[in-house]
Amino acid sequence: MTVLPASPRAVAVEVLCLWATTHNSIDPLFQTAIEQLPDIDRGLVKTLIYGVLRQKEYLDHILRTFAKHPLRKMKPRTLMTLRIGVYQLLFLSRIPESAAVNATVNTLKAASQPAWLIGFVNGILRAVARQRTQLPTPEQMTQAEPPILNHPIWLVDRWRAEFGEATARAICACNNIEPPLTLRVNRRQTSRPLLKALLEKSGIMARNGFFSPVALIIDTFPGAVAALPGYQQGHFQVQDEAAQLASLLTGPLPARCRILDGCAGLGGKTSHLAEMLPSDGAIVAVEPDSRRYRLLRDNLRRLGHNAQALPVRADLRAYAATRPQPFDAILIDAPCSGTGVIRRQPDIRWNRQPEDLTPYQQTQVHLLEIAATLLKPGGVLVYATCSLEPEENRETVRLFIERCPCFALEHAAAFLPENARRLVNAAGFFQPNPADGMDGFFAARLIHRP
Ligand SMILES: C[S@@+](CC[C@H](N)C(=O)[O-])C[C@H]1O[C@@H](n2cnc3c(N)ncnc32)[C@H](O)[C@@H]1O
Repeated sequence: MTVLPASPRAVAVEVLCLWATTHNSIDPLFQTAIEQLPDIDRGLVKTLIYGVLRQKEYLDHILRTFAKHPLRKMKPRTLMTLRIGVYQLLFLSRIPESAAVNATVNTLKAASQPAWLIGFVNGILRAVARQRTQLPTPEQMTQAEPPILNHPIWLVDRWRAEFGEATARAICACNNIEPPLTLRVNRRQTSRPLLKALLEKSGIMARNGFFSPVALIIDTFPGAVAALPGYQQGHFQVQDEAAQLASLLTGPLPARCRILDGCAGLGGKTSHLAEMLPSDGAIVAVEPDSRRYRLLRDNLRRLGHNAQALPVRADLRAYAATRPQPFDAILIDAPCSGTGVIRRQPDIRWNRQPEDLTPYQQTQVHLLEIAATLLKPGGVLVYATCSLEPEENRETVRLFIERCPCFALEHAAAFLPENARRLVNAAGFFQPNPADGMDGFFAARLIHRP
């Protein structure tokens, strides 16, 4: 196993090189890499990695005007070092120019790169630094022909077709800036005003979310979430407003109800549903991935839901084979392309391909069909994704109803708070996109009609 060097810029270069060669998800690569770093350096590593992924096309456009050598012929280390250097010069005004250039060039020295290469990178970064006030801004480049939107063209074209030119551009613009940190207040432990006051006591300013009545938004917080006041005590869960609203489509939950979260992940929605349960209700949360299952268990414990929530490590098919008692409501928050959460996971735009959508759709329909066998007659089935793609959303629902015609769509608006009703479209789907100020999401409420 490679031993990663300790300077934050060198770690950022290594992680981006690993990403460029594997196209694995950036978050686990980043989390593993920072294990060896002191807390103080972690924020900068994240800013550099995520920033470069959010501005990759723009940075490359700038680099092309300075480098005679074609970018596509550069080794990943050279290109990533240049991108990280230019990102600091053009986006991080708090970093002095000399530090941005020298510390970045030093990563090449530490990696024993040849002197000519170090000189080449140094020369480009110094030239960018000298001319930076005359360079076109990212905003100006969005008006260029063709525009630089920092997304692959196939994805932008899909959004143009689905949402129109203006919204497609607005989605790209939102995906290119760092999103706020959004918390869901755990009302079993505290309240929104109390948590807000607790955060403010530590100098952390939070504002109420507009759409979800339990959302608190922290616009800038570079530190670790686990260090926030109230985290260890289970006063909140990190969760975007869109995801908070999606869980509400399962409600209202009747007395003695049994709920199933069929794709529980880390338990963001399981814990919300557990909070919504009546005192005699219960929820089973199924998750096959061992790392996620461990975090799911930890989260349920931290948030105080142990008595009512049962985590099960299994995939949904294996769990269904155990013939559990039927459920009153089931949530299938399915694996998907994740094109709605690109602002939080910027690598997704570069990692996905159009041909990925059909396999996701097949899995989604399959999971819904299994869920249908586990539901009580008259029960509620909520289907959700964090995708913006129709194949994974309305098309999945259409295919499912075609195969299971005893299910019917219920309009989502009646189950959402007043402020969020405008996020429901004419068909009755809850479907916000990043231009609405939250993650892109999709949720449908389906009723079993025996
Ligand atoms: C979108 S994530 C769920 C996020 C979660 N509901 C939350 O709010 O934090 C989808 C999850 O489905 C899980 N998954 C994938 N295939 C599955 C299957 N066959 N059965 C059950 N879960 C599955 C994945 O491991 C992943 O954690």
